This record gives sequence, structure tokens and C-alpha cells, in this order.
Amino acid sequence: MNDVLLSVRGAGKNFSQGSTSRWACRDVNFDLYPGEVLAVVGESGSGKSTLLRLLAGRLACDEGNVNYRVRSEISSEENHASELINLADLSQARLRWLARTDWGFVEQHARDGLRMNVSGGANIGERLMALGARHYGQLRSQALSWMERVELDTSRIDDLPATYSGGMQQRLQIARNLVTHPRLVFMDEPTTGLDVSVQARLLDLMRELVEQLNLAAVIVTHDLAVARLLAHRILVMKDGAVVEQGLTDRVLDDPQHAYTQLLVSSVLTN
Ligand SMILES: Nc1ncnc2c1ncn2[C@@H]1O[C@H](COP(=O)(O)OP(=O)(O)OP(=O)(O)O)[C@@H](O)[C@H]1O
Repeated sequence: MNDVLLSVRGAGKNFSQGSTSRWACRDVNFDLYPGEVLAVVGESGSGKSTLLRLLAGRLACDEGNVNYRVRSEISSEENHASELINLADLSQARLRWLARTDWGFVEQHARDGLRMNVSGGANIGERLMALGARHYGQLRSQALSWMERVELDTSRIDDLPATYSGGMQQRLQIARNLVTHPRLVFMDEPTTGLDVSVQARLLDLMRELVEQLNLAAVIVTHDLAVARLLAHRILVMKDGAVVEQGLTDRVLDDPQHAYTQLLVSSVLTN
């Protein structure tokens, strides 16, 4: 049995504005294993994106903790390679290192996850350069091979991402994230806003890559069909709380909580 990769215990985030304070998400608990895909679903404002940002160390928890099994080369000397480390105990430099190497983050809007003023090829090569790669020929051949892998036309390698279609930009974002062989990828509504046919092909590609690379992933989506296709498990959020979680088929075919039942039935009647 593999060791847990990500362990979340009682995690929550509070946003204060003036005299009012509000929990965007509260008391979230789950474990994620290598190669496992978890979908976080719920309506707008339920706290999905905030939770994703807590998991990726982009926001600090105001309660509870998020723990990650850091690879030996980036765990500090006093920590064992196999130990789960609380993100709150990592320095900003170590968190940035994780974010650049062992994690990926696919944003809903590609412009937030790509560098729009450098070529598609440079977008893929950049994360390798952050790891010390300098050989131009090798960077270019890696970029070409990842463009092929995500089914991008390699003749577009020198074009700026702004000249790519929305679906192509998402493929580029995925290639940019996967080039360093991360173990865990966070995705925030990765197919929202794309044409239905583009979405379907992108989802197929994502499913293939997740399987081939044994990737663990946390995918925020309001689309239960995305969760059904990609996720092993589902976590349902409402008003910042997790109301139900379990295996995808169980949650979608036999929802226990009234809110999940409503979500599932509203898809069926749409
Ligand atoms: N930076 C912030 N400052 C104050 N409140 C925030 C901030 N970010 C999020 N919130 C609040 O936290 C709650 C959860 O927001 P969040 O974006 O996590 O929900 P969501 O489920 O991802 O919604 P959507 O699907 O619309 O993106 C909302 O009430 C939101 O207004």
C-alpha cells in the first residue's frame, strides 16, 4: 500500500472584512494517495477555490493543517524523506520549490497560468530551466515532445500563447505543468468556458495523462460530468463545509446528503 501523499486535517480559511469575518471553508478532512484523483464539487461560492489554494500552499490555513509527503531531495535534513510535512512549517522558498517541481497548478484562465509574452516552447521549457536545465537543444526537444504528448501542433512552438485557441492554451498549460514530472496537480475548473467538443477531447487527454503518469490530482469543478470522468473520489462542498465525500460512483449514483441529491438531480433534469 502506498503512503498518503497529501493529508488534510480540519483545514479552514477565514476571510475578515472590517468587523465581519467569514469562513470560506471549514474543517476539511481527507487523504489523497499517489495516482488518486479527487474532485471537489459544489455551487459557486461554496469554497472550492479557497480550499484548492490552501492545499497548494497559496493561502495559509486559519485552522487545521495541510500535510504533504515531501520528496527526499527537498525535505530538510532533520526530516525523514517519508515524513508528511505540514505546509505551514515549510519556508516560502521550499514551498516555491515544491510548486515548481513536484506540484502543478492548472488555472481556469490560461493567462493566469501561462506567460503570455513568451513562446509556447518557452512556456514549457521555463520550469525545466528553473531546475537548472540550460541546454537549448534539449529544452527545445523536451518542449516539442510535450507538445506532441498534449496533441499540440509542434509547428506552433515559437508562437505566443495569445495566438493559440482556448483549448490549445489549456493543453499548453498542462504541458508546462507536467514537464517536471510532478506527483500532484491542482486544477481549478480546467475545462470551464471551452466548447463542449473541445472540453471532451481535453478531458480524454487529461484522463490518459493522469493514468500514464500515475498522477495524483485535486480538481475543482462545478461540472459533475467532469468529476464522473476523471475522479476516483468526490468531495461535495456547501457554504464552506464538506457535506459528503466518497467514491465517485457511490456519491453520484447513491447520494446520501440532500444537497448532493439536489446537485445530481439538477444535472439529470437539465
Ligand atoms: N480574498 C478573499 N477575501 C474575502 N472573501 C473571499 C476571498 N476569496 C474568497 N472569498 C469568499 O469565500 C467564499 C468562497 O469562495 P470561493 O471562491 O472559494 O468559492 P468557489 O466555490 O470556488 O466559487 P466559484 O465556483 O464561483 O469560483 C465566498 O463567499 C467568497 O466571497
